[in-house]
Amino acid sequence: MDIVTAQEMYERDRVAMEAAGLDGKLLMENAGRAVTYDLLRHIQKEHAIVVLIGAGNNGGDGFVIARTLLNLGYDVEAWQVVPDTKITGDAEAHKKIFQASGHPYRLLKSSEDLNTSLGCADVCIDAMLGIGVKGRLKEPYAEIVRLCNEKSFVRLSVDLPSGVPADEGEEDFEAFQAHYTSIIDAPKQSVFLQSTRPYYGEWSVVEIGLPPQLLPDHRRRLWGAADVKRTLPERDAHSHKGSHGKGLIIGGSRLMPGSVAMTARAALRSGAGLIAVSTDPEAIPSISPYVQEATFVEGKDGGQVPVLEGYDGIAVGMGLGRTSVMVTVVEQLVHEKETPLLVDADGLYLIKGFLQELEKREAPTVLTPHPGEFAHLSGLSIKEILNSPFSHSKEFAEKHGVYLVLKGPSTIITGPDGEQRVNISGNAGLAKGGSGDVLSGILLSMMMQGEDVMNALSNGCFLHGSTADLLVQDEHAKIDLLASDVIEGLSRTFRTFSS
Ligand SMILES: NC(=O)C1=CN([C@@H]2O[C@H](COP(=O)(O)OP(=O)(O)OC[C@H]3O[C@@H](n4cnc5c(N)ncnc54)[C@H](OP(=O)(O)O)[C@@H]3O)[C@@H](O)[C@H]2O)[C@H](O)CC1
Ligand SMILES: [K+]
Repeated sequence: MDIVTAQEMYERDRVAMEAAGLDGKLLMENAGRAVTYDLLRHIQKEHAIVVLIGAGNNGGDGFVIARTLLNLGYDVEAWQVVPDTKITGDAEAHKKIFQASGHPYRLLKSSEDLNTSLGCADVCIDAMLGIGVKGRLKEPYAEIVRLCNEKSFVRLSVDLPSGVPADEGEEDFEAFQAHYTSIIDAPKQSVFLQSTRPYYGEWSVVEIGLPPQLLPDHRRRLWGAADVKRTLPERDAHSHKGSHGKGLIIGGSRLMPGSVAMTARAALRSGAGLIAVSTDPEAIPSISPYVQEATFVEGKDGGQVPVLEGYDGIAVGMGLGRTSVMVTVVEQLVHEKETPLLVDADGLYLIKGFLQELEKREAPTVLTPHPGEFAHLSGLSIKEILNSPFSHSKEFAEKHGVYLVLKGPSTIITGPDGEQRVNISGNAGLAKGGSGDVLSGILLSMMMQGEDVMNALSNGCFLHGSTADLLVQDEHAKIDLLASDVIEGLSRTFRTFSS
């Protein structure tokens, strides 16, 4: 499913109108009806419903929604919150159809009248502003939004909660706090940002009849279960352990043996053929019982720098520490140009000095930072990253020729050519030590088994998150879920996805 900016959404509309001959009024009818039937899941026949209608096409959708609900026999009060002169174009056409259907609307004169009406409502449908909002809400919207957010009714938004910007990068806003948002055609960037995401409440996307073949591809997609089913490589019945990749994991130290152990176990549980671990010899006795299937490699000349040749993929960084000898290891890895490399945790701190050289690597380089680590790598502040994760990820990945997995509740995976995928599977139970180590193991394993790195990373992120989701559905609570539970839960997820 595509993720769009406001501009890209207008472009999709334009293509539908110009190249496919879909009339704007028809699109509005489709949108309004699709949203109505979607919202009905949250509405009961005995509910008193208020529909708030704004000045633009979002308001036009509101007239369609109010008409459809009234036609179906629901108890609806339609409030136009701007003067008649503000309702123009397709919205005005739908206002006329609304009136021709014999339905009355109320015009906002004072906020007291509206407030009385809101006081009797069970459900409030916000069709005031959508992707056309610019800057902070002006009156009367700001006051209406404040009134609505104080009420105890069910708040449902059309396309976007009014006031929420569609695009990343906007910090200063005030918005309708929806319990549920019915998104038209494609999720906007703001669905995935820390600051705007909470305003949407739960959400889903309705289809309105845009012609898929003609729509421009902005190469920014939400990666879902259907994508995983479509792209997860099948295991050949005649394969042997060498067919699924021989991986090396470099990490762990005397005081941090657990992380590399979890990465190795997660890689093996995700189908890697062979896993070797390079770690502090003192850590081996505590790691080996946990991953009996792994082997251990010694450093060259008894040192800590392992032989790097002969692997299908290498992961480095988890529990590694930041000592000078590890700088040497990371430097050698950067120069080991032909082996796919995944860098996490301490490895991300150590690789900062070699960023300029990553572009020269021939095999894929994957960096998996959380926003704090990405701030260190990029020199940006965490706030800047959280405000504009799409553009900052893209700029960094293109500049350094790397795959960037920016981890968070919405994980953004960016390729060196700027393509982006978003994963939203997973839950707060994953916000714990060890989750990143497990993800690294899954990603390493996926990279060694599939040819397309973007698919491997997207599938790995999805499987990691959905395993956590499955586990909190029945066996665990978010509070007690451990990273190691996720490793053991992978079997169930793989059974679901490999038919
Ligand atoms: N295919 C589709 O996606 C379809 C989407 N539809 C719906 O249309 C909206 C987008 O419609 P648009 O008219 O472009 O924009 P809005 O309805 O969001 O808002 C425009 C009005 O908002 C006013 N505005 C802008 N910023 C503010 C602000 N900060 N405070 C108050 N008012 C603001 C603006 O007024 P100006 O005087 O500033 O110009 C406009 O009046 C999309 O979201 C969907 O819901 C269609 O149904 C067709 C299919
Ligand atoms: K809205």
